[in-house]
Amino acid sequence: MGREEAAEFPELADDPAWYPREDELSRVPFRGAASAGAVVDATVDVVAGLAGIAAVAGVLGMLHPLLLALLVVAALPAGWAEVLVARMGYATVHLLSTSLRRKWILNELMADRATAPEVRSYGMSRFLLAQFSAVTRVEQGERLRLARRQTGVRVLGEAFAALSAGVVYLTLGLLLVFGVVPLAEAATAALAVGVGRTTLIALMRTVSRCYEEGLYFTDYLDFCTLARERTPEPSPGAASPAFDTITLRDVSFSYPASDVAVLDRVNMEIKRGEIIALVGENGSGKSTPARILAGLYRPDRDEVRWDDVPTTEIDPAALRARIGYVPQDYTRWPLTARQNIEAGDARGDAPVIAAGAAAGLGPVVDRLPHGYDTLLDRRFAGGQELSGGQWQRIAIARGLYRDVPLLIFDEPTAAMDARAEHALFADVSARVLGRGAPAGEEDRQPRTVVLITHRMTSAQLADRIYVLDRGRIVEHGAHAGLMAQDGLYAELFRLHLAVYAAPSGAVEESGAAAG
Ligand SMILES: Nc1ncnc2c1ncn2[C@@H]1O[C@H](COP(=O)(O)OP(=O)(O)OP(=O)(O)O)[C@@H](O)[C@H]1O
Repeated sequence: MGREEAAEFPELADDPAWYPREDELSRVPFRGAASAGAVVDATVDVVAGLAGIAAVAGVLGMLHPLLLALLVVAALPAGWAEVLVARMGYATVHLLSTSLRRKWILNELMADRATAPEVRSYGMSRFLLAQFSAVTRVEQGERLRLARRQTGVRVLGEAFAALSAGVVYLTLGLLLVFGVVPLAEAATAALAVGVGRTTLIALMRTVSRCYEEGLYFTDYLDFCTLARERTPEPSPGAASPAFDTITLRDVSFSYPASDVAVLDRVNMEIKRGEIIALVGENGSGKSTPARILAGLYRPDRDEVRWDDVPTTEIDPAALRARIGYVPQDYTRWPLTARQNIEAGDARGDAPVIAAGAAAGLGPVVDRLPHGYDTLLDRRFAGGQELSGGQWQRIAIARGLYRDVPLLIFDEPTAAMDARAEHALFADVSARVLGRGAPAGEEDRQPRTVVLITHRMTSAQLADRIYVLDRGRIVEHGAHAGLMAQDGLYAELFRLHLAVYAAPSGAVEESGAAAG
């Protein structure tokens, strides 16, 4: 449930205050959920122990009630020590949560295939191992400290228990000497006291185990409650199947735990069937409105509207079901090419092939041994590896596969050269917008594309371009108008052409003509 919550609200993962929760997230499923069975086992043992104690108590009670009271007193110190030991163990697990999470992360980074090239190239294994050892040393120190404290408490408990046992036997002797209890009964009582003490101490240990496991299980229950509290109630408003206009009105946004506004009163208008491009320098705030549009973040101020409906009134899951979002850091799922495109929504062959063709995957899939059914993970038998650019086409196909009115591409083409990206988006635009696509290959309904790119020649395809600078929209309009303004856009465009354009070719020609 915790992970679902984190997936539901990516902003949680951006909030440093979330990380103690991350510790819970790591601890709760392994320690908390697993403790449910241990609580049940310990409870059964407690019931069995109580039955044993009841038998001994019956015998002692019949011999002399004082013996029964003394037996309970004799077992109390050991019981107290066990409870204290349990609490100490629980506190240490809490204390070590962050270290343990760091250790797991380092462990994965050292062994992961994705990190292996950099680990080797930079010779980072020693450094990472040293980091791992440092965390392990902290953990070891804490565990040793715990063991020492627990041993101290146990020794103290046992000492008091031995003392109390001495008092019980002394009392029994006195009862014998003063003739309160005859010799035969005293012998039986001595035996019963011995058995009773052992049973009672074992019972205390079981109770303490039950108590400790109960603490972890309470952790789990608390975390579930928290997750439920933070999961929003589905809004009654359904997302309309399409829209005429999406508007961002004076939208401002700061990431959690930050007072820096990364978006400052941003206004945008996105019409059905348009291509909208967001451009600007690194960190200017292009991805952030895309994430807000994609329904992954909520604006701090003002709103996004689908036609007349604020998105806050639409069920977030229903809204996201209307959007195909291809993020910068897309996922390379260890699944087949088909499953990577379908993302859990299997609808037969035709839409997969159409999305793959639109993303330029045709020749790539033709070379795979099982076509779309080839596993794209070399860690498993028969798995194949794709190049960075080919993986990007898979991610784009995943977005295109969705039968949705809004497609958002957040720079998913960085691994492609400028010409390939331009050609891809020219083709995608033709298909999804129905502009000059081969007959029968255009989408039934024109869709809307929001494209974030550093490649100005791709931005040039857009009907409207928004230029961002430090979280503000500083220019907007169509390519020709922006070039005529001779502002930031024109500067970025000329710079891009100077760096990327080949001496001849479509990209340069179109850019030069327009510029
Ligand atoms: N998850 C996050 N948590 C906190 N701050 C963030 C987060 N993502 C982005 N930022 C900050 O928000 C600002 C805008 O980031 P954004 O990713 O929107 O820019 P961008 O224009 O898309 O950048 P780039 O071109 O480098 O991808 C940056 O200053 C960045 O530091």
